[in-house]
Amino acid sequence: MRIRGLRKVYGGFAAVDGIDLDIHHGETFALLGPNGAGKSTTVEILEGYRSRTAGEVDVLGVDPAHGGRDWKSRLGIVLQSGGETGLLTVREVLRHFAGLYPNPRPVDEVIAAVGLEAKANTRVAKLSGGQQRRVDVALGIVGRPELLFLDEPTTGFDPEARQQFWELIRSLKAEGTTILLTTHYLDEAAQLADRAGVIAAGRLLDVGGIDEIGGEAARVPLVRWTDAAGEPHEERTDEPGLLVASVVAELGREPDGLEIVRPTLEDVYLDLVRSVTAIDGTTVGADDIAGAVGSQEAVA
Ligand SMILES: Nc1ncnc2c1ncn2[C@@H]1O[C@H](COP(=O)(O)OP(=O)(O)OP(=O)(O)O)[C@@H](O)[C@H]1O
Repeated sequence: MRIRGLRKVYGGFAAVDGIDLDIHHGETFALLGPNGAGKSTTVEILEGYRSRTAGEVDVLGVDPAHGGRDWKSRLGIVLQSGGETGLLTVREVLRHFAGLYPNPRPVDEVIAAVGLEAKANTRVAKLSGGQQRRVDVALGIVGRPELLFLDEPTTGFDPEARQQFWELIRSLKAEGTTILLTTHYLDEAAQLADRAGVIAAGRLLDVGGIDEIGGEAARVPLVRWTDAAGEPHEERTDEPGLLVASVVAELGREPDGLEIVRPTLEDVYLDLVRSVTAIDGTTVGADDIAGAVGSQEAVA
């Protein structure tokens, strides 16, 4: 998937403001960003559901603005607000959708993969919110997609369902499926994605490997301890062991309140996004972002 200079303007407002991005075949890519950043707009353009104002987009070798039925059958889409309701049962709705694809997965296999065996004969409208979301996921994968779009797929899932979903995504990835995931759960992105992009105010702030994004400096461990006088200290260091050893030597005993904290993807993400977010919580303009983050890392 290749995106160059993508823009989407609503009225005078640029929701997507010049995005360049490549997503490689077979990778799982997480698109991260605060509410209103432009994630869904970008994803919907890639899915062919939304027109773009400017830029070039290539998805599985096709411009989504002109993607026909064959192209669509190669995609799997889990929209942000699916909510497949109505009078059909889980198995019936999946059978119906499976019939629209040339090479669908067996319906019962899909039902098992999303953990809905016990509800296969229940009407979708009678399922809980989290169970309906699992139906959305099932509908996204029943066509055996080459490219799967997951827009906040696990919203409303209980912790066990989320773990089960992660296993499902790993197995799809192992089969070679390319996956574009948007999520507000940073642990989910860290668990599943090979690479991530952070977007705010329609611009990509950073793109990189899930263990690299934000740069090395953002991942330096933080050591916290309390000294003999009861004063709290914290220091960032690449050599936390040596720092702890020197603190122990100085105190002559185990330090109180000792902690070594390694920044998580969530910490790194929050640092990135806060650097371009105004104090009142509104995201600043695109020109300010360009100044704040400097040059973006190019992706292959
Ligand atoms: N049809 C529309 N008309 C006008 N503005 C829109 C339209 N759709 C989206 N927007 C605006 O574009 C911006 C980006 O919205 P988008 O839904 O892409 O954000 P998002 O990153 O997916 O947010 P969230 O995390 O809340 O889902 C928002 O400011 C939104 O209000």
